Amino acid sequence: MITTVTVNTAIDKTYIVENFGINGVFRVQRVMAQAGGKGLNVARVVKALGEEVVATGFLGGHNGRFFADNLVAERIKGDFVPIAGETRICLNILDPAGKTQTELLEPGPEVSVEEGEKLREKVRVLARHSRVVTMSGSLAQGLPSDYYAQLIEMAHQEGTKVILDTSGTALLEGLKARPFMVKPNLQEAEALTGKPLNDETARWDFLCRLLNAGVEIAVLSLGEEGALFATGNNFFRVTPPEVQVINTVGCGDAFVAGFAVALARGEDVPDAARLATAAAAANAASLGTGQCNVEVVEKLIAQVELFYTMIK
Ligand SMILES: Nc1ncnc2c1ncn2[C@@H]1O[C@H](COP(=O)(O)OP(=O)(O)OP(=O)(O)O)[C@@H](O)[C@H]1O
Ligand SMILES: O=P(O)(O)OC[C@@]1(O)O[C@H](CO)[C@@H](O)[C@@H]1O
Repeated sequence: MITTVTVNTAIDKTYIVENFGINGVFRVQRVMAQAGGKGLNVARVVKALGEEVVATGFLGGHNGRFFADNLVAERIKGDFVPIAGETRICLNILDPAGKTQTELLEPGPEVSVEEGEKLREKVRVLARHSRVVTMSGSLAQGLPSDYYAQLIEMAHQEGTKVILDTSGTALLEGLKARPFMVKPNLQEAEALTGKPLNDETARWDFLCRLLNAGVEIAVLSLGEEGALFATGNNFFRVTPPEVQVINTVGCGDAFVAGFAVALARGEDVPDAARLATAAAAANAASLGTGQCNVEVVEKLIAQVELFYTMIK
């Protein structure tokens, strides 16, 4: 089983708006709303790839109820901690004419110390029955910056591997608990180091520093260019297949899901990288966030390329 933790859950709303811009009034051509937040997208893709998954995190208010109904409709198993605050809304505005994608992310509700404690306990129990736990996205307000580190330590006590996909201080603090894998994107990596990572040497150097910090698999995701993978004895670049891109929101989550599934199945790192990259490409080719079709993924895997490199 795989557990996905979404501390800052969201209703992900997608608006299709032709010729969207700023400083104007726009009519929305199409609206879609679904349960979201990074970890929920991971859960959706894990399920699509055929593995058993339980999604956890905080849920509250009217949006929380919509979210829970959505999970039932999608047949995703949820085991969430109810909170007093209101689950947030995240907006993704797609403009097919201008070929732009604009995201507006609410900060989310305030979570109390008691609510935080309840999720910690839930993660402990779920980790006990899981091969992999993924922890994704921003921290909810009110939680300490080392909250992910606390959850990771709890999962480690239960002998479970953790994939951490977050940014900023939450990532910096989370790294101290030595998650099995981290996957910052370029922007998140540059924010962490405080300098641009323009060339390949700087990027490998960044990944080596993550390995030295105790991470077993360090990944730098580079959008349509693919990703760099660093492990104790393997350094390789993965390039994704070319797809007709519709919506890239959630590609990172589909990537984490693919990797978690392969890890839970006992596959090696290169095969896990292939599944992760194919699942992410399938998401890019779909309108929904964190969406992928298993037949499409199977076709795309054959087109994923790996290039090994020597690091001194
Ligand atoms: N246009 C694309 N075509 C094919 N694959 C893509 C494309 N964009 C992203 N991917 C795949 O998704 C992976 C993750 O993308 P990215 O680096 O943008 O992550 P991210 O910023 O965490 O994504 P998000 O936050 O939107 O979920 C990439 O490593 C790549 O394999
Ligand atoms: O505010 P966070 O938690 O960092 O990101 C939230 C979010 O933008 O991430 C997903 C895409 O990865 C969206 O579904 C979701 O709304």
